[in-house]
Amino acid sequence: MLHGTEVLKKGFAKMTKGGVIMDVVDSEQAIIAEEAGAVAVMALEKVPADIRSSGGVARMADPNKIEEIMDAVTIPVMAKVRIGHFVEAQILEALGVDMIDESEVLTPADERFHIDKKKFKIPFVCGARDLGEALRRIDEGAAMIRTKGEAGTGNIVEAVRHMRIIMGQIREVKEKEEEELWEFARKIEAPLKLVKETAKLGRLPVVNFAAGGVATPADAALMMQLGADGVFVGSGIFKSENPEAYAKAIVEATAHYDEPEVLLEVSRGLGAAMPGIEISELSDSERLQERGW
Ligand SMILES: O=C(CO)[C@H](O)[C@H](O)COP(=O)(O)O
Repeated sequence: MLHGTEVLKKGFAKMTKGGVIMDVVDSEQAIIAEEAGAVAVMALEKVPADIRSSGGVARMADPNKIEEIMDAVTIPVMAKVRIGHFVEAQILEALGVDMIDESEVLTPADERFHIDKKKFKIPFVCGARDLGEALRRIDEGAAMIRTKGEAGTGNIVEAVRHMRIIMGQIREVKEKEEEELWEFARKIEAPLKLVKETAKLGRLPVVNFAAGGVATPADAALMMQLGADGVFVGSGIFKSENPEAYAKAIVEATAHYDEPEVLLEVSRGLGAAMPGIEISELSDSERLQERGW
């Protein structure tokens, strides 16, 4: 099978199913993530909470930093590019990372176009807040979707909202007659072919992780019970009082998301979770989820 085919790109994403992908900024954090059982790490310059507090333009990380992380771990290494910044993506593909996140957490580079991901051999993951946005990204070649949530807030409410919207729309589409799908596709501004595929499968055609605001093992399990295929965690681990303990507990909670006895045990004595932010305290420009369309 040829490297870079759609089947392989989606297949790679599927292999992370049921797992936790952790944001890391250096090799030390990457090792903590690997030892805790993360299925992959996401290399970036700052975790979203620090991107928020430092302001300015957030860009792709220095390739040397990403390489340091790639050398430190045996699990897949992903890295982020700005929305629409296809040259950052070319650089990461040349570097040999395993997946690219075209992420609203970085400052968008293009106000109109996302990256044409079908031109790349490397798989991409993209954020979405509803089914239309998810299917538009898949149409552009995304091999994996994640809910946007509101990254760096430690507040799960937006991730829950986005997952409930997507799962609700999938249920809606499943119930529709074939001819009703035309209208529905127009309404959510998504390609009819992908709407039909979603209706037939009864799920998104690619793996759908939860992201943006997961701060505790209970948050991770909540997202899994709402239908996520896995979880991205950034700030929740490395802005907590005890990153090693949080990393392990969130991995356990994701794997045993429907076993309250296990969730009880892994939630004990972790120390303080990351400080959270109330969403209504954010101005429009601070709401990272508004980036992309
Ligand atoms: O940026 C990401 C995806 O592009 C992160 O993986 C995720 O959204 C992190 O959010 P948080 O810091 O709230 O865990």
